[in-house]
Amino acid sequence: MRAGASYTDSVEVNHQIVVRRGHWTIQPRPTGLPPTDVMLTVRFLAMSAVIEIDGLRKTFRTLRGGARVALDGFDMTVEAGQVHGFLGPNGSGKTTTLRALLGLVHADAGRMAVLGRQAPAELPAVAGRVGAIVESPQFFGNFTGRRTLRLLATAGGVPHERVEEVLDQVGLRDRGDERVKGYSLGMKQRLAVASALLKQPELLILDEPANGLDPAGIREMRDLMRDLAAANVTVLVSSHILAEIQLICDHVTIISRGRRVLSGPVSEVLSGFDKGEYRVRVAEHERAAEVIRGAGLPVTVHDDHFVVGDLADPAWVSETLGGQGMWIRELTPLTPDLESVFLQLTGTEPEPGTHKQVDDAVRPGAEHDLSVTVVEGEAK
Ligand SMILES: Nc1ncnc2c1ncn2[C@@H]1O[C@H](COP(=O)(O)OP(=O)(O)OP(=O)(O)O)[C@@H](O)[C@H]1O
Repeated sequence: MRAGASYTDSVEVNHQIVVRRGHWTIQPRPTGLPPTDVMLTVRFLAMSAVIEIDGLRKTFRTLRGGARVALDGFDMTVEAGQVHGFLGPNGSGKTTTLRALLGLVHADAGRMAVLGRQAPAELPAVAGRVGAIVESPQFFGNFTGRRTLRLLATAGGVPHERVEEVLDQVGLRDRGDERVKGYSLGMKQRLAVASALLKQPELLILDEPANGLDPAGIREMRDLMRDLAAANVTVLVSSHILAEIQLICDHVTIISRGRRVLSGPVSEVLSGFDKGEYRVRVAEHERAAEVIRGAGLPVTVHDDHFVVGDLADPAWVSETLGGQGMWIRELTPLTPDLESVFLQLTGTEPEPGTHKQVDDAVRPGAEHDLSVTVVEGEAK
C-alpha cells in the first residue's frame, strides 16, 4: 500500500486501523480516545520510505564562539528502489546530513528514520542492512584488496565467499591480489564500495563517490551504481557533479544553505523547468527575432542567434521565417539539464527561521502523509 492509495474496509466499533510502513492492522482502540462516531485521523507514515528526514537542524560552534548553521530544518525522503541524488553546492549541508543520519554527528533537532527505525537511536537494529561510505575509508596500503575484504568479512561475521562476490561486483576480482597502495583512486573507491557491500545492504549511502576520479573512474562508478540499482539496492548518492547525477539517478533532492529547495523524479524536475525554448540561427537574426517577437513570443537576442520561448511547434518558426525569405540554419530545443535547474534553484534563498521548505509551494503535499479516517467502524 503506497501513499496516495485508497483503501476501504470495515472495522469493528472500538477498533482502529493502524497503518505503518505499508502494513495495516486492526487493533482495539486505546481507552480515552474519542467515541467512534467522531472522525479519527490516523497519521500515515511514508510507508515505503527507506530514509525519512524531517526538520533536521544542526548548528556548529566555531572556535571563535560563533555559530554556523549547517542544517536549517532540512527534509528528505528516499523511497525503496530509488537511486537518489543528493545535490547541493559546497557547504550546503550534504555531508552533515549524512553524518547525522548515521549517528556520526549529533543533530540539534529533527526526526530521522532509516529502514523504518529512528536514527540514530535505533540504528544498531538495521546496521546490517545499511552500507555507507561517508568518510573516506583508510585501508592498509600493504594489504591486498582481497585480504582487506576478508579481514572486514571476518570482523563482520560475513562468509568469505561473499568477498569474491563483491570483488566481482565492483570489478576488482582480477586485481584483488594486488596491494592497495598500488591501486588508483578509482580502485580504492571501488574497494570502499565493496567493503560496504559485504553485508548485502538494502541501502547504500555514498558521499561524493566520484570525488577526485578521472572520467574513466567516474564512468566505472556510474556503471557500478547502475548495477546496484538493478540488483534492487536503494542508493543515496551525494554529489556536486550534476551531469553524473542526471545520468545515474532517477530521483533527486537539492539542498541549499541547509534547506531543501527541490525534490522529485529527475524527469519531472527537468520537465518542470522546460520553458519550450529553442535556439535559432538564421542570417539577419536580429530582423528574424523581430518577426518572431512581433507574433507575441518571448525572444532573447544573442550575438549570432536568438532564443525563442513558449514554442509549442518549432515548424511554425521555419514556416514564418521561410515565408519571409529567411532560411533557418539551426533550430535546437534547449531542454533543461540538472545544471541549469541547480543554478536557478541554489540561487534561491530559503525562508530563514521557518520549517517550510522552499519547494513546498511548488509541490504541495508531494511528500508522504496520507490521512486514514475511521468513521463509525468504516475506514476510507
Ligand atoms: N565540524 C564542523 N565544524 C564547524 N563547521 C562545520 C563542521 N562541519 C561542517 N561545518 C560547516 O557546516 C556547513 C555544511 O557543511 P557540509 O560539509 O555538510 O557541506 P557539504 O554540502 O557536504 O559541502 P561539500 O560539498 O563542500 O562537502 C559548512 O558551512 C561547513 O563549513
